[in-house]
Amino acid sequence: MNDIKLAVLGSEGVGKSALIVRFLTRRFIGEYASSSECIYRKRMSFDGKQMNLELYDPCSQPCEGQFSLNEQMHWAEGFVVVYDISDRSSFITAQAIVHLIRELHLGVTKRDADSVVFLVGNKQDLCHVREVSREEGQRLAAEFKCQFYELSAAEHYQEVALMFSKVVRNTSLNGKAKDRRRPSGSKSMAKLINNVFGKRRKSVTREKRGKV
Ligand SMILES: Nc1nc2c(ncn2[C@@H]2O[C@H](COP(=O)(O)OP(=O)(O)OP(=O)(O)O)[C@@H](O)[C@H]2O)c(=O)[nH]1
Repeated sequence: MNDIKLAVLGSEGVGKSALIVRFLTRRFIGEYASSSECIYRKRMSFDGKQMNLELYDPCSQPCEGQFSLNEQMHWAEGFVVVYDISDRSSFITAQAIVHLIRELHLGVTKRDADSVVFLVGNKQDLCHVREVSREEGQRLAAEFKCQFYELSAAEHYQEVALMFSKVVRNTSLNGKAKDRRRPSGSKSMAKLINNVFGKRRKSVTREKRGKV
């Protein structure tokens, strides 16, 4: 059976948990615990194949045993980078994350330049207070070879499900259902990431169980 590991990244409050919960349960519940990171696990059937899907939802607040961004990037085989279309600063963060993913995989492993990255502009229902145009999202996605979606976890179950299904399918096709070895240059990249995000690097001590 294939294992697919996806990380949903983005700044605080962009709707990462809302998107994951919407995909896994079809529900939008409005408020989500954000005091701990977790990995949601689900067994699913895609294209007639059984898969164990793991979705990593980071915690925006510092918490015990937290994955560093560097570790998130090595753990995951596919990425969903989320911003809030009504919050420009979240778009700038998304841009930095996408850039780091590409740089990490190009510069360190020299073999994963085409890892699956989806850029998602969430909260499309808030388009009356939009700060990031659809074109800007599309341009960023094209620049970094990402798939682009604009949607609303609050209002669009079908689009959310379609988006995650495509990430899973593309990741699977990308031949990622295998263990990933930690590349030797990861330390220097950790430094770069920490410089950009100002986070302390901690080792992974445990994986918390999912919220659903
Ligand atoms: N209007 C609107 N609100 C949304 C949408 N998605 C999420 N929200 C709201 O945005 C807030 C943050 O959502 P979360 O899913 O907790 O965001 P997060 O990125 O996981 O946040 P952290 O865990 O703090 O990093 C909540 O109040 C959600 O109800 C959406 O599509 N539209």
